[in-house]
Amino acid sequence: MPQTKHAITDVQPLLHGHLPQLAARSPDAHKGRFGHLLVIGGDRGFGGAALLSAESALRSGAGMVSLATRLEHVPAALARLPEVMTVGVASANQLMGLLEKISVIVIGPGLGDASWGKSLLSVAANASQPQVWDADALNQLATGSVSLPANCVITPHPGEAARLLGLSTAEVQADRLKVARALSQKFNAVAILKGAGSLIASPDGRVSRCDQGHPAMATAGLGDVLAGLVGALLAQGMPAYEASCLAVWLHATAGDRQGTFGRGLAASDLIPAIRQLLEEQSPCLK
Ligand SMILES: NC(=O)C1=CN([C@@H]2O[C@H](COP(=O)(O)OP(=O)(O)OC[C@H]3O[C@@H](n4cnc5c(N)ncnc54)[C@H](O)[C@@H]3O)[C@@H](O)[C@H]2O)[C@@H](O)CC1
Ligand SMILES: Nc1ncnc2c1ncn2[C@@H]1O[C@H](COP(=O)(O)OP(=O)(O)O)[C@@H](O)[C@H]1O
Repeated sequence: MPQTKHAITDVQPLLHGHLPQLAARSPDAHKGRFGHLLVIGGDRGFGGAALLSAESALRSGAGMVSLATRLEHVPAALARLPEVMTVGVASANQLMGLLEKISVIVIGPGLGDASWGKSLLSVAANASQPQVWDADALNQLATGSVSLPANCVITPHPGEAARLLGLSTAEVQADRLKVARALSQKFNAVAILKGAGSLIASPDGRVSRCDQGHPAMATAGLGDVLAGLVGALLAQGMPAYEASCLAVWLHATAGDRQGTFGRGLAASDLIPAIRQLLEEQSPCLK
């Protein structure tokens, strides 16, 4: 159906068989064709959040993944993810050079609310690449101290959505559709309102709902995995709304599969399940 700007359309359920797909890769594919994604985050105490996003992006097909994090997190990051180009950054200046080589930015997981994270966010806010803003990037956005650049996906959970709109979490949950639409309009960005029945709203009026997902997903780090996955699909050339819809469906459906094992799901368990689903849904080779 053709979309008109700001039209109020029905909510579309995300249905297997009607999802956006990544094109199969040609046999002579090389890493330079599938984007270079930079994850920025991981202040002291939250180093794992940025690692989860980087691992998720790597395992979802981004051509290259870099990670800018606290210097003291570099050895652990290299030990876990040698494929990821991890750089310790102490200040915003060190980030500027890195940005020249990057095609997509994922910022926020574990970024914190201290001056380190704020200065890195101010650099990203002035960058022109498509971006995913998550977690503490959204908390900074909510304070009004920084503006969202164009071409962004924002991924708030209900607590973050409440801060962004000056509501309570209960008010967000009471009318999630209205909130998802309000977020996409206010920030002129694709908004993923997370939680059971995640909603994806585009500023052009399109809204989708994901009916997949499992209560075993109620555990820390799952949002970091989603942010990396959205970024990886953007890096592979998918437009923001389509990338957000596919990422939410893959993430929630992987949650359904892993949920069959019950409580105790770790966020990193979801990553191989997402990889398998992505291959089933968008085979790498025809
Ligand atoms: N391994 C790590 O290093 C991790 C670090 N994390 C980081 O921890 C920091 C704090 O993030 P948090 O999200 O924990 O803290 P927040 O204070 O932003 O959010 C938690 C609160 O939001 C509300 N909320 C969230 N989801 C909800 C839902 N589905 N329904 C109703 N209410 C809901 C609840 O009130 C909840 O207590 C961030 O920097 C984040 O990136 C997290 O990503 C978890 C993993
Ligand atoms: N009960 C649930 N049903 C479906 N999805 C869920 C459920 N609980 C959590 N999730 C999903 O897990 C992710 C949690 O993200 P978030 O709250 O940002 O976690 P974190 O900040 O710890 O990474 C979201 O994508 C959310 O939709």
